[in-house]
Amino acid sequence: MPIKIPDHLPAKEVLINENIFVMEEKVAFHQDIRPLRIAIMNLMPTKETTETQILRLLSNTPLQVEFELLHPATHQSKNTSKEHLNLFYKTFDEVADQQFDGMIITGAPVETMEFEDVTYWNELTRIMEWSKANVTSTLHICWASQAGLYYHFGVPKYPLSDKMFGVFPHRINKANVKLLRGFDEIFMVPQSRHTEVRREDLEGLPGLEILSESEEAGVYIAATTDGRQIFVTGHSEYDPCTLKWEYDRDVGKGMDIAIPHNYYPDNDPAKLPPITWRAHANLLFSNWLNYYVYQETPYDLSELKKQAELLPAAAAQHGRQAAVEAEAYDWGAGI
Ligand SMILES: CC(=O)SCCNC(=O)CCNC(=O)[C@H](O)C(C)(C)COP(=O)(O)OP(=O)(O)OC[C@H]1O[C@@H](n2cnc3c(N)ncnc32)[C@H](O)[C@@H]1OP(=O)(O)O
Ligand SMILES: N[C@@H](CCO)C(=O)O
Repeated sequence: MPIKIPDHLPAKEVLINENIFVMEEKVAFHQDIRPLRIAIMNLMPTKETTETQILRLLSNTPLQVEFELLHPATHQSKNTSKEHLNLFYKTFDEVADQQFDGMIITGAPVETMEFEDVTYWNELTRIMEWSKANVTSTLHICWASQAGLYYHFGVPKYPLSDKMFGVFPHRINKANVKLLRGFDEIFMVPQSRHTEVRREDLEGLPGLEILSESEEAGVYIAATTDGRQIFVTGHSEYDPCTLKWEYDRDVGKGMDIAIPHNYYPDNDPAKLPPITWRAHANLLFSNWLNYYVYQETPYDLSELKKQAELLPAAAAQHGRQAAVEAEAYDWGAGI
């Protein structure tokens, strides 16, 4: 939450320079409040575990959050029961005429397939296209970050010779980014994937920046400069023992899998792993909810669609300058 500071107090300048969120009294006065609406497109086979992990992180905020769980209609789920889906989930078509303040698209164990071979790929591309006009900010996690970068920017993914598996030190690439407010210079993040996106494919893409990386694990967070799309390659939401569960599963299958890096005390799978990433996981989700969703989203969500409609119309009527002006359209002070 922002700190409200009188408009001319000297501390204001100092805190703004430190990337502390300061809200002027006159803006605070105009802020109306309502619960945030977040859609969660859950692509994981282990849906119940993922629901718990994500809701835990979304609940660490003073904001009221209402969520809608979504599953792909074009995929027959093997690992989650029909009863669970019928009771708690909707499909995209059931909410396509609504707008959301935020959306999370989860990872999925399909990273070694071509995107187009994934059963729900066409549906997912419809959702990603729809999100541009109907969601204030979309957070793509792990495989979804690769899918989003591929769909929105044509960025390819590459197979890794060894699974990127463990808890790795990461760094901030750019000063004063709201998503990384309060982060330490070095922080730990779980990674668990067989593929990667590469910095050289992201660099120079207009409107996209790399916000955080790891020497060992590569790109961690990229985002559009307007914050509407955020791509996170790691799994800050993982529970303390998720990597252990994945490791034991793969050992059980007889796979040639290395022990997760920086995870078990003394690198001994018989010892219980300590959690070293929870604080930054909480910070990432609360920063996203606050600065990219709550402070940016219009009080009246139908404004989102109007804004999207305005952009191409302005461009056609008045040329490029009008489109730039439309892009700078004041969405109000958020809710
Ligand atoms: C890179 C990332 O994003 S990491 C996030 C992904 N991580 C995880 O899912 C970890 C947990 N998952 C697992 O451990 C395993 O997938 C298990 C144990 C649940 C099941 O594994 P298996 O029995 O070997 O494979 P199975 O044939 O059941 O398929 C597993 C899942 O792969 C996905 N999948 C496989 N083929 C396809 C396909 N062509 N299109 C879309 N999804 C597919 C599905 O999600 C499927 O599960 P679901 O039908 O319940 O949604
Ligand atoms: N985190 C995933 C990677 C596979 O996509 C797993 O180990 O199941």
